[in-house]
Amino acid sequence: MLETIGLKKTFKRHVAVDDANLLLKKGESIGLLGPNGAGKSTLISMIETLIKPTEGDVTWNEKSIIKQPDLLRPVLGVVPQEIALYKELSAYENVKFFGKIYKLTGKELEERAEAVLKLVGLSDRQKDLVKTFSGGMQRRLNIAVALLHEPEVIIMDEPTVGIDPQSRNYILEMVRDLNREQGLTVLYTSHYMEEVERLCDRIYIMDNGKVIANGTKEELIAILSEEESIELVLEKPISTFKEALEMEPSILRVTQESNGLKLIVPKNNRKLTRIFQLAEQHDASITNVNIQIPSLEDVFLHLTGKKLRD
Ligand SMILES: Nc1ncnc2c1ncn2[C@@H]1O[C@H](COP(=O)(O)OP(=O)(O)OP(=O)(O)O)[C@@H](O)[C@H]1O
Repeated sequence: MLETIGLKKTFKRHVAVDDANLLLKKGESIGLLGPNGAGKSTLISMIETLIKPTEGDVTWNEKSIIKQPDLLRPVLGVVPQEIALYKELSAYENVKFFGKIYKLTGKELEERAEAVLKLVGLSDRQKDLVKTFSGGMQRRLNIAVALLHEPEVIIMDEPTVGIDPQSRNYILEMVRDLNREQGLTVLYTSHYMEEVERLCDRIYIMDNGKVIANGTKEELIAILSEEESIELVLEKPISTFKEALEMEPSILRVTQESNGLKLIVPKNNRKLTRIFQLAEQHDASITNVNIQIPSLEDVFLHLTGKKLRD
C-alpha cells in the first residue's frame, strides 16, 4: 500500500503541491487527472523520491520512504514523461543497459530482456537502433525498461502523449492486462479523460496543487447528479448568442465546443423554450440538440472551471 500524507512542495514561494493525500492499494489502478501545472509531476516525483517534500510523508506499507527510499525503489517501475533511451543503441542494448542498473545479470537479464520486449511487441525489432523507431515504439520501449525488474508498482506520467492511435491503444491494453491479470499496481497520469476512465479503478482530480476530488468514475459523476448537459449544434458560431446564454440565470455554464455550445443546466429545469428564443433573437441556427447526463469531463470542468486540454 502506497500512501501520501499531507504532502506539500513549495518552490520558493510557489506552492506546487498542497496537502495531497493519495492512497494506492495493492493491485489497484488509480488515475491522476489535472490541467497543465496542476502539480501532478511534482507529486509523482515526491513519490518516486526524486524530490523531497517540504512537508508531509510518503509511505510504502506504512513505512516512510522519505526516510528510507530503498524500501520502495526496488519494487517501483517509473515511466517518465520524457522518453529516456539511448537512441544510438538498439532496443535490446537499451534494455540490457538499464537491466544492469537494476543489477540484473547473465541468464536472468537475458530472459527478462526478452520477456519485456515481447510484452511491448518489439521482439522482432529488438536489433534495430532506437533512432529508427516511431514515437509510439519508443514509448513502448520506455515502458519495457520500467518493467524489467518485475516491479509491484508502476508510475506512468502521461505515457501516451504525442503517439499514433495504434500504439496508444496497444499501451492501454497492455497496462490494463498488467493491472487486471497480473496484479500490477498502477498510478497513471493523463490529460486524456477516456484513458483514465478505461484504465483506472479510482480517479484523483488535481488543480492548483490540491487534490480537489477523488472517487470512482460513478462517484465523481454523482457530484453532478443535480445537473445535465445540453449540446447545441450550431450552423455557425454566434458570439452574442453565447454571451446571452451566459447571462441567463437558469444556465449554470456555457462552453464552446467544435460544432456548437455545451450548456450545463439544473435537472428538470431545462428551459429549452428560452434557449430557442435566444437563438432566434441572435440569428443562431440550431441544427441539433442533445441532452445528456454529465460526463467525467463535465465533472472536471465543474470542479476546476477548466477544460482538461485548455
Ligand atoms: N523545479 C521547479 N521550480 C519551480 N517551479 C516548479 C518546479 N517544478 C514545477 N514547478 C511549478 O509547479 C507547478 C506544478 O508543476 P507540475 O509540473 O507538477 O504540474 P503538472 O500537473 O505535472 O503539469 P504538466 O501536465 O504540464 O506536466 C507549476 O506551476 C510549475 O511551474
